[in-house]
Amino acid sequence: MTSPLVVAIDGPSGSGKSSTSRGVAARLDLAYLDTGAMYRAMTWALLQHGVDLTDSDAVAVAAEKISLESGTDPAAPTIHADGVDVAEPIRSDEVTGSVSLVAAVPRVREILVDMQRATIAGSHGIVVEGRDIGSTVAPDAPVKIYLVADPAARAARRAAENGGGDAAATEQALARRDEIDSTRATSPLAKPEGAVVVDSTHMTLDEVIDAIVGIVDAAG
Ligand SMILES: Nc1ncnc2c1ncn2[C@@H]1O[C@H](COP(=O)(O)OP(=O)(O)OP(=O)(O)O)[C@@H](O)[C@H]1O
Ligand SMILES: Nc1ccn([C@H]2C[C@H](O)[C@@H](COP(=O)(O)O)O2)c(=O)n1
Repeated sequence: MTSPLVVAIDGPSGSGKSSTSRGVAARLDLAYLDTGAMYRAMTWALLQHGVDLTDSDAVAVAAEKISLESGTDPAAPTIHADGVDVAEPIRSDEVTGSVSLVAAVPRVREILVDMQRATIAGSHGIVVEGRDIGSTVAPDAPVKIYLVADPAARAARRAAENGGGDAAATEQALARRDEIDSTRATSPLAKPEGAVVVDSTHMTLDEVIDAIVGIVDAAG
């Protein structure tokens, strides 16, 4: 039996991983997994339980009891925590501001990496996006992409998405999250070995999707 095709897409916050991954998955008829949504959903559930997120031992204990479910249709991905649809609340400022704390707890990462590997193994082929997919979750993935874009471009895109807010403040917030994500002890954000760097700064979303589909096709 052949193993499912795995396309691993990693990169910093706001580089376009979700939009690009969904587009690539739709074009190639693959499933899609947003692992950032899983870290966010875990953070949302811990906040609901009143867990002190600065207490990593308490976070590790509470995380064991939280159930997460990811729907992997790229046209309509879903995320549930403890049976609740959390697609909207996981994008709140409270969750966005706290998720890096939770993502830095090694036991949380073990739990979520196990879930991610189970989803990959149960798929017919999948695009998985996050920060540690090509390095830790699926180091044997035949296609690894490290998607980047200039901080100013990322901030401008994010601000536009949020209705034209303060781009400078958005850029600062992205930089803070990148700093935490790339300096944590466990599975820090970094270009995975063997990954192809795609810089989307001057590319449209369709051009990025075309480029990655081309890389997948070339990998055979
Ligand atoms: N190549 C592109 N050109 C223009 N806009 C883009 C491009 N790629 C993504 N975008 C837009 O940039 C914003 C951020 O993209 P997206 O949410 O896919 O990034 P992300 O890397 O998944 O972010 P995060 O890490 O915060 O989850 C979205 O509004 C998206 O539509
Ligand atoms: N594989 C992953 C995915 C995400 N994270 C962390 C880092 C981010 O700050 C946070 C939310 O991710 P986003 O929705 O912005 O992509 O989750 C991680 O550590 N590992």
